[in-house]
Amino acid sequence: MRVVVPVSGSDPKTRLSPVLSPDERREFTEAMLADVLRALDAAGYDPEVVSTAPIDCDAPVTVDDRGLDALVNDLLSDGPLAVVMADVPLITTETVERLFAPDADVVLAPGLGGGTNAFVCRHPDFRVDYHGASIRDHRRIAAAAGADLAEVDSRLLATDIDEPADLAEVLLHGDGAAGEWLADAGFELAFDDGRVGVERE
Ligand SMILES: Nc1nc2c(ncn2[C@@H]2O[C@H](COP(=O)(O)OP(=O)(O)OP(=O)(O)O)[C@@H](O)[C@H]2O)c(=O)[nH]1
Ligand SMILES: C[C@H](OP(=O)(O)O)C(=O)O
Repeated sequence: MRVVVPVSGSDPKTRLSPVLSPDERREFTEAMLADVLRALDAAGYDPEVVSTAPIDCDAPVTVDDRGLDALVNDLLSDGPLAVVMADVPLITTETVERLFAPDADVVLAPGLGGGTNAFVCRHPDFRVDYHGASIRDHRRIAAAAGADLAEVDSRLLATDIDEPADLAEVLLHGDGAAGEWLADAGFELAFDDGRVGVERE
């Protein structure tokens, strides 16, 4: 099965702008991507990257400036496809195995906050509609296509790094390139009342 990791390469992770400069957002995106590619590779898959701009990584890269829906729906029209987002650096080999394990037409991995962090599709009529609460849209689209649906309940795969507070999850649980990049950039855990956050030296 074709396994694609889409990446916003030109101006990625704009929601991290309050804590990272544009160059840092690109570097951090490459670090998260390295963690995702390493897990897919270790699970025995050969991921391809489709990025809106050239990006440094250990996988074949196609540069394609289409938005996510146009890109992924075009890939879906070619046959079975798995998509794993580039911003889930906590993903592990075991999580990847869980994503591919169900024998369902469509397997969805929900993200925190309503997104869809990964899917596996073996049905000709499933299509994507990202942004908003896309997990709800994808359940609906799969049902309308008559596809059997399975979902992966994984905290590691659900943790997409979108906002500054999410960086704490990488420092707490990541043992790869993204956590290392944050530590090198001077980020550390900040203990206050409530949830642990991050601060920068
Ligand atoms: N190829 C491609 N990948 C995209 C595009 N938009 C987002 N992505 C990737 O899809 C995943 C989820 O996207 P978002 O969480 O919105 O990431 P983002 O666009 O970098 O972040 P924000 O600017 O903060 O919304 C990430 O892996 C992005 O790199 C796009 O237009 N084309
Ligand atoms: C692409 C989008 O990502 P989010 O903005 O939810 O992280 C989604 O999963 O629908």
